[in-house]
Amino acid sequence: MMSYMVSVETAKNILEANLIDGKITLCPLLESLGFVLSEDIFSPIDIPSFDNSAMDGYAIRWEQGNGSRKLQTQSMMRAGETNHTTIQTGEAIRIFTGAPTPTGADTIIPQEYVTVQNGSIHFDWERFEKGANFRKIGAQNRQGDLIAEKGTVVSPGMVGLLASVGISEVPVYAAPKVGLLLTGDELVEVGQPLSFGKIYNANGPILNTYFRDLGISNISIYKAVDEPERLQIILHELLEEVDVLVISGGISVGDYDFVKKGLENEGVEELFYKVSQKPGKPLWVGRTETQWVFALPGNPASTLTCFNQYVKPCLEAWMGKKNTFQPMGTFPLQTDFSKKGALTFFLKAKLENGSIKVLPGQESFNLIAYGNANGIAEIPKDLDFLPKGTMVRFYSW
Ligand SMILES: Nc1nc2c(c(=O)[nH]1)N[C@H]1C(S)=C(S)[C@@H](COP(=O)(O)OP(=O)(O)OC[C@H]3O[C@@H](n4cnc5c(N)ncnc54)[C@H](O)[C@@H]3O)O[C@H]1N2
Ligand code: MOO
Repeated sequence: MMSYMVSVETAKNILEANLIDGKITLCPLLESLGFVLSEDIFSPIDIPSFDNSAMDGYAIRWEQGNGSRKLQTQSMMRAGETNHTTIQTGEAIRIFTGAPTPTGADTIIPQEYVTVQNGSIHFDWERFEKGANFRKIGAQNRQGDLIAEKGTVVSPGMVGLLASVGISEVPVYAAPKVGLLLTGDELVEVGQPLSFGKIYNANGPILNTYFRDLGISNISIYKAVDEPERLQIILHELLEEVDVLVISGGISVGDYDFVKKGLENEGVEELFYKVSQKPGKPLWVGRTETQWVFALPGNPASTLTCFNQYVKPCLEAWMGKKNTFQPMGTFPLQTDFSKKGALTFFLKAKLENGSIKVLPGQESFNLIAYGNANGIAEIPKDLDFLPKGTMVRFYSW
């Protein structure tokens, strides 16, 4: 147990050493977007599963060589055609894109290159070669071929590939069930009138939407007033129920900050408390055998920064992603930046045209920059003046 303040680096190292792997599940194809494949995927079928035409036109046998071909009028091949037909040398069969090719055909001549006269087709032989516009069975992949590797994030393109081979359920790392506990007597929900001394609950919507953005939809939301007995009951219930518990507020040193004690009472092991950073210094992180608990400082910028820097990477790792603590990259600062004190600063920032604009309104209560920020810039703790152009780490949301 760490009872002293840790650096950002140490905090992240502790988390990386404690990562929890999520369970593996079979996910319906349409819900698999953004999840990580937990297994290699092998195609159950050949694709294409039958020889077919890439063009609207005429199927022929190349071996006949140059010359016209008699149009076989009793057959016509459309996409979805289930009858087999056969073509003889000297014949042509009308065919449309995606239709199965007649047995014996090997080349498709697109209709715009063909004239039909007296029941025969004519075309410029020199323009084509054997196999033109003919999609061979298995040209994309053979049955049993590896088509997608374990660890790949499912994209819309991947969904298309899996659908094309007929896979309706995808093996992925499951999202955790999360609990969200918002503490504070001062909170009022959006849509309600605001009386003196109260504030709108911003952290709830921040965290709720951030979970959803990560593909997590199983979210239990509780609110607790600053009253220890009631808080204890809620913590107990949530820890019975969820894989990951995220708490906003009540983790500082105030007389009404009961969260830390409550978590200790529940037997959650503290991994660290307080990080030498701004905002978000009083961050508390703990673990049980199978669960994460993050108690985020209540100021909205602290909540969002701590989520981005610590909670999100652990959730993504839970869901099978790799290197989740890595920044998006390092980019130059657009202007000089100076700070006092040996804390790492996480700044609301906008990455634009390859450089970082530090936005006004960096106090931890102030959300104005969130209208524009597309991520967070990290200012190392041991630097107090960074001239314009200094390369710093940038983390996108
Ligand atoms: N004597 C000290 N006081 C404080 C210290 C300290 O070191 N010594 N640390 C300060 C820092 S830094 C932070 S950050 C806050 C963290 O406090 P808590 O985690 O206990 O959070 P609360 O006191 O409950 O709230 C802090 C602030 O945030 C507002 N808040 C809370 N929940 C929400 C919400 N859901 N939506 C919007 N805003 C919320 C709350 O009204 C307070 O203004 O402690 C400092 N104090
Ligand atoms: O660390 Mo607190 O988050 O500065 O306001």
